[in-house]
Amino acid sequence: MKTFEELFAELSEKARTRPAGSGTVAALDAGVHAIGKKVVEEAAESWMAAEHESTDRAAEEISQLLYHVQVLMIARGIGLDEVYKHL
Ligand SMILES: N=c1c2ncn([C@@H]3O[C@H](COP(=O)(O)OP(=O)(O)OP(=O)(O)O)[C@@H](O)[C@H]3O)c2ncn1[C@@H]1O[C@H](COP(=O)(O)O)[C@@H](O)[C@H]1O
Repeated sequence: MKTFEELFAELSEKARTRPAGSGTVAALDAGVHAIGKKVVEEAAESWMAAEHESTDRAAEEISQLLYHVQVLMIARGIGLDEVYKHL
């Protein structure tokens, strides 16, 4: 288990070191447009799971949405503080 901040640190490190086989590196290479499509896809799946599936399935879809949002942030060079200041 990991927190939102821990995942962001892990993904940032992957973006920096670019290890072979990393899905995050592949997503970053695909670019903001492709990442944005994944965000929309996972948002829709989160919505459907929240409305029609179990709590655990909804939580799983939401975790994937948060992952793709973090990848989008890293692709645009947006740090956690830049988002948090708007919360
Ligand atoms: N938390 C996640 C995570 N959540 C979602 N995903 C990706 O998002 C996809 C969403 O799943 P779907 O069920 O929508 O799968 P899909 O539509 O068949 O996926 P694609 O065919 O589009 O890849 C997964 O296949 C993963 O590629 C994630 N990929 C990685 N992580 C974590 O990110 C870290 C770095 O991962 P790597 O960069 O792969 O090393 C690790 O801690 C991972 O656990």
